[in-house]
Amino acid sequence: MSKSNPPLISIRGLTKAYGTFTVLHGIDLDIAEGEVVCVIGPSGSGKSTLIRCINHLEDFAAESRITVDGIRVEPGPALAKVRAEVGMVFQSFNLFPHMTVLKNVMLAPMRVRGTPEAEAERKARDLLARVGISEQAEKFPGQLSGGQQQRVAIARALAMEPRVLLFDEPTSALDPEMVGEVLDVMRKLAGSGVTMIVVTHEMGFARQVADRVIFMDGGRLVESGAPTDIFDAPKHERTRGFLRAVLNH
Ligand SMILES: Nc1ncnc2c1ncn2[C@@H]1O[C@H](COP(=O)(O)OP(=O)(O)OP(=O)(O)O)[C@@H](O)[C@H]1O
Repeated sequence: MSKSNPPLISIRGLTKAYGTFTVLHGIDLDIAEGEVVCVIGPSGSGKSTLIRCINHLEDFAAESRITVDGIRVEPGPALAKVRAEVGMVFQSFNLFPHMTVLKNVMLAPMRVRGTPEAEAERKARDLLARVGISEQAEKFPGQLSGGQQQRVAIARALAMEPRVLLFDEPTSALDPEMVGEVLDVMRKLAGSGVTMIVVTHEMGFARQVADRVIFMDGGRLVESGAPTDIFDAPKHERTRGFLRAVLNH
């Protein structure tokens, strides 16, 4: 893991409410370049909301401050720059159904970065090979399995050469037999130095792949540490209770 100074992502006092219901209570978090961070915690604890704030898919309280590569995340002209640097992979793939797999991966670099078509295609084919689905390039998303579609979504996010990839429960919508193939791709990405923040219920993956695990509960960052600290010696009772429940011990 290469550490940079200042952090690639800096979050200070991140607060978000839906009406009178506060979902995030003043989260402070730094992510270093090259770091792989898994965010775990009970349903409704604010994990998805936290990462969706990073590219402003959710707005947040004005006094909160998020920066990505030094750029303040806020509505306005700089937001497109932030979003070009932050790739996102969702639970539900969100591919364009009327475009081939290849075109899905080519689209954003051509539209947003102005990449010439031939170069975008070459790069898209390389990325499809990287996620192990070269032979599906000319198919439409509906003709692929869920695991294959999620791998296309990862290739599509990588096509923009983002500084960080955010994953929002990327395996939660998959049939169990397809979870492994997507986690394998993510494991390889993590090994290649891509900065990743992964909201996940896959505790085995978090323990094995994360540089750091963050436990959230009730909109608060309760505890953060190396996987061995969190899984083998959690400091907080709430972390212990959660792990007991999900790991059945
Ligand atoms: N649009 C919305 N309006 C009102 N409340 C919302 C909205 N979106 C999310 N919430 C609430 O915010 C809280 C945090 O949701 P969030 O999806 O971030 O949790 P999570 O930890 O990712 O949960 P899960 O693991 O179930 O996906 C939940 O209580 C949820 O009901």
